[in-house]
Amino acid sequence: MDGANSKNKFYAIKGGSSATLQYHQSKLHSKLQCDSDVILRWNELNYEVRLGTKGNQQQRTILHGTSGQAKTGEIIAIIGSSGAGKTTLLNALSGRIVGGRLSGQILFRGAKRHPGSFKRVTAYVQQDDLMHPLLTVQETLSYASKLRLPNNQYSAEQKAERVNTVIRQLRLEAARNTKIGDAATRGVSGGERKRVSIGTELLTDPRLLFLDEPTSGLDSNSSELVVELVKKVSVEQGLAALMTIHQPSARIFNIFDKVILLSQGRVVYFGPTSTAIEYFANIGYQCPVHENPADYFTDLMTLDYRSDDALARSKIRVNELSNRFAGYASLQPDYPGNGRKQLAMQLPADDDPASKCPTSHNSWFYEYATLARRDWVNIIRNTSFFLSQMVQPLVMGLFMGFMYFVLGNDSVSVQNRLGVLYIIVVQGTFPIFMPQLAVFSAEQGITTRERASASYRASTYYASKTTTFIPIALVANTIFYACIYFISGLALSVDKFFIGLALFHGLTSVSISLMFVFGAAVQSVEVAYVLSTGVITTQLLYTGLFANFHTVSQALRWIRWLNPVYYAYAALAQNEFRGMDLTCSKDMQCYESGDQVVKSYGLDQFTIGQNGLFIVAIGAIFYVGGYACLRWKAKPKFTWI
Ligand SMILES: Nc1ncnc2c1ncn2[C@@H]1O[C@H](COP(=O)(O)OP(=O)(O)OP(=O)(O)O)[C@@H](O)[C@H]1O
Repeated sequence: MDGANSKNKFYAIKGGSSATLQYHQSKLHSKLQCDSDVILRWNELNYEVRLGTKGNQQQRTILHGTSGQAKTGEIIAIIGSSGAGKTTLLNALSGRIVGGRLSGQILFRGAKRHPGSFKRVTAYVQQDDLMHPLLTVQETLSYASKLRLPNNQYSAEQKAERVNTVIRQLRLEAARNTKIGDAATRGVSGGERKRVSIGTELLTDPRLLFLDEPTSGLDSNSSELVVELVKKVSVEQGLAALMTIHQPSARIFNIFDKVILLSQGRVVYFGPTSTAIEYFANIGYQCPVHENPADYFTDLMTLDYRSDDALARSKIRVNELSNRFAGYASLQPDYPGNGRKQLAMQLPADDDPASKCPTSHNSWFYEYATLARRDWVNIIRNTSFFLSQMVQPLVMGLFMGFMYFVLGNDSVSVQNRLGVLYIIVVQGTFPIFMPQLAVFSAEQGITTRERASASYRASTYYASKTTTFIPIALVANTIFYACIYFISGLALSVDKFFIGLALFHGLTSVSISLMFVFGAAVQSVEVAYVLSTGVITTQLLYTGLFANFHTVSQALRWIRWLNPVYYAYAALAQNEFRGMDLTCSKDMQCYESGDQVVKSYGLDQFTIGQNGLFIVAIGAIFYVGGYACLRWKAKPKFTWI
């Protein structure tokens, strides 16, 4: 549908002569023939969700037969009051709708969309600007270009040039070296942040750009700049941009080529912005001269809940508006949704050239190396995390070492040695787990966004996280172990030192694998904290120190088999006590040898080697589990038609 001759079309609706109607229909029909620049067309889209509990389920229709189309170079706004279905429509069109039942037809360049290739040619800018806060604007775009642009089409110089072009296009030169920032770190302004978000999506030179509320939270100048720049880029790059927007200012409203006005999931108007006022005037709703048309239309489309009467009146009005538009649209031969069956039959199922694109851009190693470099930069700049990981073990190692300074060989030292070993296993759990969970969980929004746009494989991301989190923890824990080992005076021998260290590192790695499971599987970091605290505390209670396994109730004894902390503690105890001669004091329980200690605490079930194998096996299960959760969670299951 075009703005040309729209006035005559209104006469047709209002009962103009059939000759006039035929004239417009034939003119618009011929226009349809040369609509090769239609990039996206959607016909009679319906979206339904099930609400309520089992046994009391209700169906709710959120989109009711919406149709429309977008052409290259166009910028289209989806406007409506809160809950009108704007985001639902945007998500349906961009292939990012989760759950529910979507029906109707969406055609990309006249053909059915192919999920893998459609992702490659579309870009989606989320409402929340999820980016790494410690990277600069330049770095953010540069890593995005490395990850998202294929090496077989872009050299390193061309990628750098692409970044520069986007920085220029989005007027980000001044902020180039400023960090993105977040609530804790001051960074770029809200408008700049939004432009960087858009920039990361524009790098791939998409054909379709979807933006969810790109102006929300911005002042009017920044909002206008964002919309103006999207318009400029759409024209320059020949892409179609669709954005949801809440009550834009009159100036912003006029930047859009077309608008989709939605109310209660129904289209109230779809067409050129320039003729919207005229359309509404022709059906009896004249926008006052000095009123912002976007505000006027939004008011018309909004249900008024102030009283029962007002609600009933507004419902009638909204129904009338959507029915009038349905009547108007049905007279337009080129209006999407009309002649849908014919269109579907004419088109091949999947003739989109992009459907031949590979699912991943670059080699596994290149992707991994890029992600690992980005992770290391982030970790080193995250001072509080870095210090917590490096300084805490040093301080704790010194503090605990001096608390047990130079252990003796009498019965008292047995209690102390068991205490030192316990502190070692505790250090292999909470102090590593919690800060790493905080960092890993905080990133999951970014990961989901990047994975949704197929920026990298789950496996390269997981490998990168493994090779950043585990080495940091192992270095930190080596410092801790060396301090506590030498200062407290655990059994001194090269073998014992390294066997103990290996067991400690094994336990640390298992804790990190468990952290991956919680971080990837549980969406809310608070819930992940609560659940993991319960699991780790249980592990720490079932080491054999607080309750001898031979006396633990049969119903709970199985916990030991799944408990890496038990295996680590038993092996550390054997490593420490085996072969040790102890002196007896009269007034205490007397152990003559270290072997007796191990036996009496029930820590002799398996050899050191067997305990080590159990640790490795449990670690492997957690590690694979973490990967499975990441794949399953970080890749949302979108509903496709
Ligand atoms: N999966 C779903 N399950 C249940 N209700 C849903 C679902 N998706 C959307 N809705 C409902 O559909 C309506 C439209 O949602 P949508 O997010 O598209 O509105 P919107 O116009 O973007 O609103 P806002 O401007 O407030 O973001 C809302 O009432 C929302 O609660």
